[in-house]
Amino acid sequence: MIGPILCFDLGNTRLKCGIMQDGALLEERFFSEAALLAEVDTLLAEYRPQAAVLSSVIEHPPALEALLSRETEFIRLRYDTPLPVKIVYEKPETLGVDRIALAAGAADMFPGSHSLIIGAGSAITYNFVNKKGEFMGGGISPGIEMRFRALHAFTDKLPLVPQEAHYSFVGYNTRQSILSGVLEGALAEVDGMIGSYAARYRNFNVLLTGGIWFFCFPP
Ligand SMILES: Nc1ncnc2c1ncn2[C@@H]1O[C@H](COP(=O)(O)OP(=O)(O)O)[C@@H](O)[C@H]1O
Ligand SMILES: CC(C)(COP(=O)(O)O)[C@@H](O)C(=O)NCCC(=O)O
Repeated sequence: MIGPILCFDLGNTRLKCGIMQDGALLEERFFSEAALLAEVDTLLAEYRPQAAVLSSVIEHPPALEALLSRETEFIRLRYDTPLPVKIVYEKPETLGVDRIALAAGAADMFPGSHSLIIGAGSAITYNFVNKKGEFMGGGISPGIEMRFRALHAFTDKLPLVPQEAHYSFVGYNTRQSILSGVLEGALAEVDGMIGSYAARYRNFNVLLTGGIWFFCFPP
């Protein structure tokens, strides 16, 4: 039996950790920015994990790595960490490690086939691993929250609209138009991107992940 492994994913919106046991996800925890170290300390005391892996695309406190190194077999995910994918991006060291984690997961789950992994978080990333196990790159576009905020930030008249599952497809006022434009627009983008990959590659897996719940439960 392999003891618990903590898999940290520090993204631009949410700080989170999957607690893995024997290859299965036991639990997911979220942390606050202000009390990250204290909350991780509590998690370590609770699970006494054998190992911890950190994927971070933010400027996290260096004390976090010191804490994890002291208490666990610690791996900070990097572009040169041994993984089941070969990175063929122009400058692998500039690639988001969260994207590397997605590519490595897909290559492990589906060896020998092409995979498009869509990471729907602060940004929406498109990540393509070919059947030779090469992570080629993909695309980065604004996430849903970013789109709502951008409309407000870069105009004089548009309000900041909170996300909502129920809206009119044909927006009949400003708020409804923003909801429809952002949400239906993002859905159409994802559909269109999958179609564009399909026009170039045959037979690939599509994996969708990330915090944007709307993609899993569209109206
Ligand atoms: N409870 C929530 N708190 C914050 N964001 C949420 C929540 N539920 C859904 N979201 C959506 O998920 C996105 C964050 O997804 P996540 O994959 O955690 O991003 P990241 O890895 O970039 O931090 C937000 O931008 C928002 O659109
Ligand atoms: C594209 C990202 C901002 C996505 O971050 P997230 O939405 O997961 O917070 C992150 O993967 C990143 O900082 N990438 C570096 C640039 C690149 O991947 O080429």
